[in-house]
Amino acid sequence: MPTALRPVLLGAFASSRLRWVQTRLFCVSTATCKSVKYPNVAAFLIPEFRTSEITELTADDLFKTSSLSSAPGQPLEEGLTKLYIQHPADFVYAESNFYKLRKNSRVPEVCILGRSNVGKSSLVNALANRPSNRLAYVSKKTGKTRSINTYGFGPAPTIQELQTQGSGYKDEDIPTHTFHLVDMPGYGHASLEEWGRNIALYLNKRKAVKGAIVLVDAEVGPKDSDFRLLQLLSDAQLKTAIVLTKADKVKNGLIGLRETCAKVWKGIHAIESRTTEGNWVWERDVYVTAVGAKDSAVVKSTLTTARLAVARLAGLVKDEKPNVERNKRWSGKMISFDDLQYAPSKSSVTETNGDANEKLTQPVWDTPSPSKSTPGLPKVTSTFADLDYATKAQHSGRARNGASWGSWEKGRRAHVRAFHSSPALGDNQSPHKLTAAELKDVIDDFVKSLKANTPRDRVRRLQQQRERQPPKLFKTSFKKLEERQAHRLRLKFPEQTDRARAVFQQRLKIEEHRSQTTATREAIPRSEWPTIDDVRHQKDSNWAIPTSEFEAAFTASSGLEDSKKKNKNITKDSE
Ligand SMILES: Nc1nc2c(ncn2[C@@H]2O[C@H](COP(=O)(O)OP(=O)(O)OP(=O)(O)O)[C@@H](O)[C@H]2O)c(=O)[nH]1
Ligand SMILES: [Mg+2]
Repeated sequence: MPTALRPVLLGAFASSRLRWVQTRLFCVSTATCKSVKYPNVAAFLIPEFRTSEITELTADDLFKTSSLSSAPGQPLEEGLTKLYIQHPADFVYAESNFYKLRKNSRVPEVCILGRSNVGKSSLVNALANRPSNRLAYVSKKTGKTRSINTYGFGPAPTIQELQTQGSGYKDEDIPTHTFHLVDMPGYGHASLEEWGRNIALYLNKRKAVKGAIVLVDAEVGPKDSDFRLLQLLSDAQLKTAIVLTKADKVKNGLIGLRETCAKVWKGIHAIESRTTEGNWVWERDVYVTAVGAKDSAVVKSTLTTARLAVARLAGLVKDEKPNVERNKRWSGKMISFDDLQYAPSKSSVTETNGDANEKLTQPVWDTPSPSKSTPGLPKVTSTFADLDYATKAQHSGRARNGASWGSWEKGRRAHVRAFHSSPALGDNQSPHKLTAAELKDVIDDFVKSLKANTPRDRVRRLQQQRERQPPKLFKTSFKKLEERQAHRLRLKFPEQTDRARAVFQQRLKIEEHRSQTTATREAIPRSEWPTIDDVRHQKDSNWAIPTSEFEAAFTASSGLEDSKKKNKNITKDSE
């Protein structure tokens, strides 16, 4: 039977609210807790601490050996409920431009990232225990969230706590919440390039951000863009937790979830082994949520673990999980992490061990490192190795001035880490600074990888193009103008009666004359315009207003004159 870590929350509430959150909400790991009340508990443990043979692992085992217990009624759930629900969460502000975000050096921020429509905003609502759209807007259509939306959770620090923190609030708002949850626009379908740029800037430059939650659709599985984001997070040395969403929609249930989970592990491990110096902290538990599930017990239990993940990232949970060495508990044959990460589900055992040239769905991220690959497991041609940053950098001329890639890479990470250093949030070491151009390269790489080339994006690009080169002003030819006027008049005076036809003819004549005079006027330079006297005495025909002439014509043809005359005669007779 595999062993696993099972944290149990031991906590009681103190009077000082913020201190309560920071000091009383803590986990103590123990391997003795064996009862699992809810088998559909929502977290998988990265199988580092496993002792069983890989072929013995079943999906059920994975759930049973989850490191988190989420049985309702436990202090863990109570503590988290108080933090998330008792003090109702609030919308704080939204901003689409990174550079316009409010200053914040005190309140820890945790951002929610993921492809569009993966369920980021739904998770915000669910964590706050609000119905859909009550806090964050949710939609079936992709690309609903279009700005960086900040939500405040937990109670505000007390006045005493603020006083102890000293000055430093001159330029920023006094904290109103324990931590901020930041809902980001999604990348991928219907996303915009500038969103990617803002996200990359946020992850690299924002001092208050303490962790990131990456949501992956459990039904669809991780995509290349997800791994690119994880790469970015690893470069930024930002604490990361993975949450598989929409678990209720996974067709083959636990087995499907387990497979998705294994894909995520593989990808993260590939990133970790290649590009970090072991400083990237990511939660070994892959959290699972199913906010759309019909069974409220499932929703509740999955949310508890998600709440814990967020609180951990925000630095509110004092995690006292012992640092168990890899495979320490294993008494028999040593199994490397790579063996375990390839641990096939029962259904896929034969597939995985069969064809050595089998194509994996995520070739770039699935590639096992050559030093650790195991016989019998698929050997994938290392496309990622060919594509790694060192090679790319040589091609793109990044490794310049004779500096080796290693030192560049080291410097880059050190610099990225330096972005997080702040007096309030710790870590002041910045041994090497990345130049603005190098940082731009890193961000550009990420933005390009987002493939933000959706139809909406194309429309936007066209709009921008139009703005840059405005179309020539619309100038209608006089012929067209006449035609349009004629049409308008025809509509106004349908030729049903003689009188209407006559009116129409006259009006048309007037309009024609007007348009001609306007044309002539426009052709004459201002300096040569006639004086008011010329106009008054109709010296210049172009400027004359021939109303009398038209009136005469109009009355004659319309028969009005006749009727007027008749009327006059009648009145004369009667007199
Ligand atoms: N069945 C099920 N549906 C879910 C779950 N989470 C989210 N959804 C649905 O997925 C759709 C998208 O949810 P959103 O929360 O708007 O997704 P988003 O990631 O914020 O999307 P963007 O803002 O466009 O990036 C909505 O119709 C949700 O109801 C889940 O766990 N289960
Ligand atoms: Mg959203």
